[in-house]
Amino acid sequence: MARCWPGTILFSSKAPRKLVFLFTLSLSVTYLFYSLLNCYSSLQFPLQDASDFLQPEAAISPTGTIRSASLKPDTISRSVPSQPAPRSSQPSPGRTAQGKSASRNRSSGSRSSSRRAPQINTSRTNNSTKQLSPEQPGRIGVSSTKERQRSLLESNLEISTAGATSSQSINVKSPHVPPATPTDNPSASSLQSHPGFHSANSNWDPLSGFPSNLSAGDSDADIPVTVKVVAEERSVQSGAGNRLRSSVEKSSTSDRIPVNSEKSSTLDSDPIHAARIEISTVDSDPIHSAGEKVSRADGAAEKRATFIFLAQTTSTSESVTDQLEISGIPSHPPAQDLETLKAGSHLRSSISGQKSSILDGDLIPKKPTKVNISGKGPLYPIGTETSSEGNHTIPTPQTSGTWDRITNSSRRTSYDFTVQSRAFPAGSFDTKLLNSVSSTSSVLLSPSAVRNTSGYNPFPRESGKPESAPLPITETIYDKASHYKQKDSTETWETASSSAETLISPDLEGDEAYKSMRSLSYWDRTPLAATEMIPESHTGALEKDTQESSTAEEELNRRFPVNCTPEYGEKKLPQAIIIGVKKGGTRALLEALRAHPDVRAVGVEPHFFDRNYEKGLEWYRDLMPRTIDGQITMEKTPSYFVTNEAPQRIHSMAKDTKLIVVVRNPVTRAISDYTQTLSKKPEIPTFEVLAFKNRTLGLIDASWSALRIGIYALHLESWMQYFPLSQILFVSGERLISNPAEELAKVQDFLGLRRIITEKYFYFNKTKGFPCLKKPEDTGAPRCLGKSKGRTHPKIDPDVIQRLRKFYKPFNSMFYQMTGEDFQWEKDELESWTSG
Ligand SMILES: Nc1ncnc2c1ncn2[C@@H]1O[C@H](COP(=O)(O)OS(=O)(=O)O)[C@@H](OP(=O)(O)O)[C@H]1O
Repeated sequence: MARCWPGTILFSSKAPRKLVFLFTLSLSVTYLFYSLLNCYSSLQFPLQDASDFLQPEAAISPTGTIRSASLKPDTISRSVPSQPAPRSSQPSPGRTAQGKSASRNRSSGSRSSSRRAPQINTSRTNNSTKQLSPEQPGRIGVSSTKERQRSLLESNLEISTAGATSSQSINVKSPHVPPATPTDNPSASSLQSHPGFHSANSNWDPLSGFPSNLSAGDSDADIPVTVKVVAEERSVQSGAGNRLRSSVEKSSTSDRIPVNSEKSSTLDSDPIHAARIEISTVDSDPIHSAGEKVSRADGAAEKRATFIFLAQTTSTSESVTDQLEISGIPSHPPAQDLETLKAGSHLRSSISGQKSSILDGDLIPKKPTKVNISGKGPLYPIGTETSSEGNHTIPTPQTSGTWDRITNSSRRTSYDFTVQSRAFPAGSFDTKLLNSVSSTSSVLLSPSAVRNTSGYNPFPRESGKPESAPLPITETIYDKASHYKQKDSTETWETASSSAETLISPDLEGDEAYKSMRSLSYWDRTPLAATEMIPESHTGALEKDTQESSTAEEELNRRFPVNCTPEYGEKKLPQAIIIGVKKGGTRALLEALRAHPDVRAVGVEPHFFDRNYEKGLEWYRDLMPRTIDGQITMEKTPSYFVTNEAPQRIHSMAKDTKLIVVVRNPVTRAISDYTQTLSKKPEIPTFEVLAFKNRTLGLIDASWSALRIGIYALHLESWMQYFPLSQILFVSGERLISNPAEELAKVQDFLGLRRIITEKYFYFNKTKGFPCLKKPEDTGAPRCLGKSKGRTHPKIDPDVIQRLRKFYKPFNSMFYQMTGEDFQWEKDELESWTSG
C-alpha cells in the first residue's frame, strides 16, 4: 500500500528537489482552500441546528401558490421532473407501518421534525432558479438554514406565472408523518378520576376520551369528516417596530399542501396584532383523501390530518408576548354521506402536536423551546337522521411565551399538529353509560349551535303565534316546598308586594337601557360602588344578544346608578364564577351571595369569556368591584357553560378559579328559556314547533339552543378537560327555590366562606311565588327578584314534554354519573305529571 502512494515514489526515486517542493506546495494550497471553504459555509448557515424545527417557508397564497414579488413572470414558468428525496427523509417502511398501526401510544418525541419537513424537489434551468431566501420581499417564515436550502434544491417545485403577479405553485412531497400523542392530556385524568366514568371504564384512551376496552362493532364505519383549523398567533408588544408574519401549511401523510397566505403588518399602531389563519381540508382536499384512514382493532376508525403553521415575529422592541390559539373544527359531511354511519355511532376529534420556537437575535441564545399542544372535542352522537351539517371545536390550550430584551431579533415558531377524528360505530360501547347515550340516535348536535351561542339563531323557521295558554309552572315546586320556612303571610304579602313594585321600572330597551346601566342588586339594595357599574367606554362591549342574553342583565340596567364607591381595596379578577346555566336560577344565587359581607360581585353579566375576550383581562378586571382582604370577587355569566372556549380561557386566567353551575330540569329550563324569548319576540313559533326537526318522526331538534343548553353532560365534558370536579359546584335550581338556605350553605362552604347566609335571610313570598331575601333580624325591607324572574310559562303540549323527557333521560343519567349527584329530575317530572 505504502508503495503505491505517489509521495513514496517521489521520495524514493531520485526526483529533483524542485519537484518535491512543488508537490508539498500543492498539498498546502489544497488544505488551505478546503479550510477556507469550510469556514465560509459555517458562516453562511449559522442556524443549521435550528433546522430541526424550522420548516421551509414560502409565501403561500390561499390557492396554494407561492408568491415572490421579486420573481419575473417570464423567467419562472417551468415544470421539472422531481428528484429523489434524500434517504434520511424517506419514509421508512417501518415507520409507515407504524403510522398505519394507529398506535395511540406513540410518543410525541417520535415525530422528529426532520421527518416532518417537506421534501421539496425543485429543478432549475438557466436563469429560472429562484432562491427562496428569507430576505426576499413577500416571504414568510424565514429560515436560512443549510438544511432548508438543501430541501429547496431537492424539491419538486413547479413554477408558473399567474397574471401580473408572479407566483409559483408548489407541489411538495411529504414523507409519512405519524401523529403525535400528547404526553399530558388533562381531559384524560379528569375523566379517569371521575367517579362515574371510573367505575364504568377502567381504561380510558387519553387522546380520544373513549374507553380503550371497546368491544368490536361494525367495522365498516367510515369517517366522512372534514376539518377546519383556525390558528391564531397574537403578538402583544411594548414598543414600535414589531412585525408579525405568519404562514400555514397543511400536510397529511400523503401530501403537503400550502393553504394560506402570509399575514403581515407592523405593530406600531396596532399593539395587539393577530394573525388569524384558517386552514380547511374542505377547499382543496377533504380529509377523505388527505387524511389517513386507520382501521382499528376495536371496530372504530380514525382519520388524521397534520397541519403546520409557521409564524414569525420580528421585533425591535423591549419585550413581546406571543400567543397561539388553535381550534380544530371537524365538521360532519352532507347527510347523504352519513348513511354509512349507523345510528348510535359516535364521533370524537382531538388535536395534538407541538409548538417549537427559536429566538434569533444578538442578545438571545438560539435555544429552541417546545410546548405540547393538545385538546379534545366533545363526544358526538351521530345518526342517519341528522342535519346536513355538524361540527364542533376542539378546545386547545393556548400557548404563549414572552421574550424580553430584544433588539432587532426575531422569533420563529412552527406549530405542528395533527387533527384526529375517530368514529365509533354503534354497539362499540360496552359500558352502560355510553350505551345510554348511544340510544339517542336521532340526535345530531348542530355545529354552529355548539360552537358559538351568541351567533346562533334559534328560530330559523317560519314564525307563528304561540298557541298555548300560559300556565304557572313554579307553583308545583312551591307546593312541594313543605319544609320551607315561611314568614307571616299577611305582613309578607304587603311588604313584598310593594317591594316588588318598586323593583319594576318602565321597560328600557337597547341603548337607553345601557345608558342607565345600574348595578343595584335585586335583593340587596345597598348602594353599590360606582366601580361596579360598567364604565361608559365599556358599555358597547356588553351589547345584548336579545335571543341569548339573560334578562338579568336587562333588568340590572334598569336600576339607578348610585355613586358611592369605596375608594379602598383593589379590583381583582374573579376567584369564583357562576358559569351557568341560563335560566337555572343564577341570578337568585348571585344576589343571595351578595348579601354576604365577604362577597363582592359585579351586577351585570360581563360576558368576558364568550363575547368580550378580545378586550383583554384588564378590561375584565376593571369591571369588578373593589375588594379588601378576605373578600372574594365574583361574577355570573350563564352562557359560559355552553361556550366552548370558556373553559380554556378561564383556566388560562387562573386555573384555581372556582366554578358554580346552577342546574335545573332541562325540560323546565328549556321552557323558561323559550318564555324569555317569547316575552321579547311574541311572533316566534310555538315551543312545540321549534322543538322538533320532524314532529311526525319524533325527531328532536337538538340544535335549537333552548334544548341544546340542557344537555349538561355534553357541556360539562369540556369543563372537565380543564378543571377537576372538585373545583366545580353544582347547585340544584329546584332546591334553590324550595330550600335556598341549604343550597347557600353548600355554596358558602365551597367558596370557603363563613356560613352567614342562613335561613334567617329568606322568606317565601306567596305573591311572587318565590323565596325573597330579607336581612336577618328583620332589618330592612324584603327583596324579591324582578318580574323577569319567575315568569309564567306557556302551556306546552304534554306529549311534547313527554318526548323531551325521553330525550334528556340518557343525558341526565350521564350527568348524574359525571357529577356523582342525582338531581332527581325524572322523579320531579313523574310527580308533576301524575299530580297534574
Ligand atoms: N328566588 C327566586 N326568585 C325568582 N326566580 C328564581 C328564584 N330562585 C330561582 N329562580 C328561578 O330563576 C330562573 C331564572 O334563572 P336565571 O337567573 O339563571 O336566569 S338568567 O339566565 O339570568 O336569565 C327563574 O326562571 P323562570 O321561573 O322560568 O322565570 C326562576 O324559576
